[in-house]
Amino acid sequence: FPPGPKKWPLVGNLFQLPTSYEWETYAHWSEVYGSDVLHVSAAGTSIIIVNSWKAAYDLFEKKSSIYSSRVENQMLLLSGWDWLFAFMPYGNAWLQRRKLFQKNFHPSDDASHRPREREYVHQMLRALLDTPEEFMEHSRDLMGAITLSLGYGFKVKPKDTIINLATEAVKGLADAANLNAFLVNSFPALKYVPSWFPGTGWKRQARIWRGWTLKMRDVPFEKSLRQIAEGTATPSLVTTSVSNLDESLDREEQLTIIRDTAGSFFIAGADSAVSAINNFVLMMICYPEIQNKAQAELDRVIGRGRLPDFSDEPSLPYINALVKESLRCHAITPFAVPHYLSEDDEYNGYYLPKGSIVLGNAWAITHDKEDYPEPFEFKPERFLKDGKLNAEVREPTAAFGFGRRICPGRHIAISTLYLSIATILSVFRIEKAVDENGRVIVPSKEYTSSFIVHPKPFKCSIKPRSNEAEKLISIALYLVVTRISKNWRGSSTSGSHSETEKRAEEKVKIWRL
Ligand code: HEM
Repeated sequence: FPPGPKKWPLVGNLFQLPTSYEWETYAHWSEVYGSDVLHVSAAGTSIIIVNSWKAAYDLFEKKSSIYSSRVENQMLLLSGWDWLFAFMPYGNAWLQRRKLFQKNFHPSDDASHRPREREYVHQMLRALLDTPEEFMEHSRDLMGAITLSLGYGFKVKPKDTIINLATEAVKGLADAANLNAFLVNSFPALKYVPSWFPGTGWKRQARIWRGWTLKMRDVPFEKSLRQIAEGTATPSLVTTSVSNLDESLDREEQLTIIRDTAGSFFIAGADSAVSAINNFVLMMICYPEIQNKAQAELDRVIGRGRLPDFSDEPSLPYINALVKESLRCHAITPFAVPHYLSEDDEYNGYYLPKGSIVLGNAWAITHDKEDYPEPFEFKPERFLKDGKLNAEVREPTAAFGFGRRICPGRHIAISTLYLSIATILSVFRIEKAVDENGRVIVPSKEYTSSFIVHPKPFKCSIKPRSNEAEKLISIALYLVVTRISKNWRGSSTSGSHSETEKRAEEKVKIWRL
């Protein structure tokens, strides 16, 4: 086996394994045991930890056919997640869903997602202007709206109740996905113990989570089908796929694949990028000089008379570097989604047994001193040379996972992150908040220790940079509103935004006069 801490009979390393921020301990163990690939075992489960980019490439990429499956997680199954293709074992069911995702949102097809991203980023600007203290909810609304819109064709307003479905479901998913947290994952036979038996609180918990899981999967899908039937549907993964059903194949099975793919798109996209946006805001208050440089670039290239757009991306190297550094400095999914080794293998003379869980340590890879000197510093400059993006610096793609399971929504995440960062910085100044006694509140810069890592809640001040900036926001929203009412009539989900819309329209009218 690859090196690792000494194993004890029966339990192996069960009681030595860290229970929080595991990725940091495992990265440290690579130094202790002098190997970038480690082996531990937990009560009979073999776990391989991959701590370097090279080893990740050699295993997940070069041998992807045996490193691309998923471990069976009983708690996830009990909580109703068997349809989520991110957790499906490697095989036909997974492939059908992944193919459908990529057919609808191919990385080369910008037009399939960028217009909606622009629309909802502009909607978020208005929300930031009205209630800046709720910025964390606004980034959640942004990603919820983009995924619901692209997945199901809904027109989504801030605080839409349908977004909450993903928020609630993802809470259960994050807990259930923790393999060490539930004994039933080590001893699957426990699932047959009746719910009234003492100590089976986890079964009741799984039932509650199951309720949210199935609601999240079915409610938006059914609604989208109704809209198709009524003729009010707008283009989306569901509408396009339903209109392209293959008459020669089983209709129900095809609808199931569409339902699962849209649900996976919604749940996988709704939370992860939220963490990236909130982390960017946190970094802006911690590193004001970086914000100055980013705003200087925006002012120089775009000026103050319009908002940045996707077409400006090649002229904004500093903003691009900021996007990369925001993804690098804090690994959102530090272990990606654990992979599963489906055949015995050998690497550098070590035996890697079939049936092992394989953890690609994205945190260790994106904090490797060789690739990213001073890895704990937030430095967009590390991606630049002579004012241009430096192609020699490794892209922080490990943030999106590995091999055949690499995140298929990464281009959507990156372009949304780019536009959010560029537009927010062009019209707002983000600073430390001040308490009621006028004292500056210093953020703790702490992160949760979870499957999807988020910055812990923090306060900040977000103010428009000028009156012109405020006008730009109003115009942007006005255009969103008019575009929405023209193109999306009758497809609203719920919630009311009409007061804000009216205010924006009034403001634009006055400004035009
Ligand atoms: C910054 C934002 C995001 C991050 C950091 C992220 C990260 C990841 C990671 C680490 C994986 C697992 C890869 C592996 O197993 O090796 C993954 C899978 C996945 N992601 Fe993302 N993701 C993000 C945004 C998105 C978005 C916006 C969508 C959809 C619109 C999406 C959809 C998916 C899906 C469907 C999978 C499952 C892929 C599979 O198992 O084949 N992700 N993502």
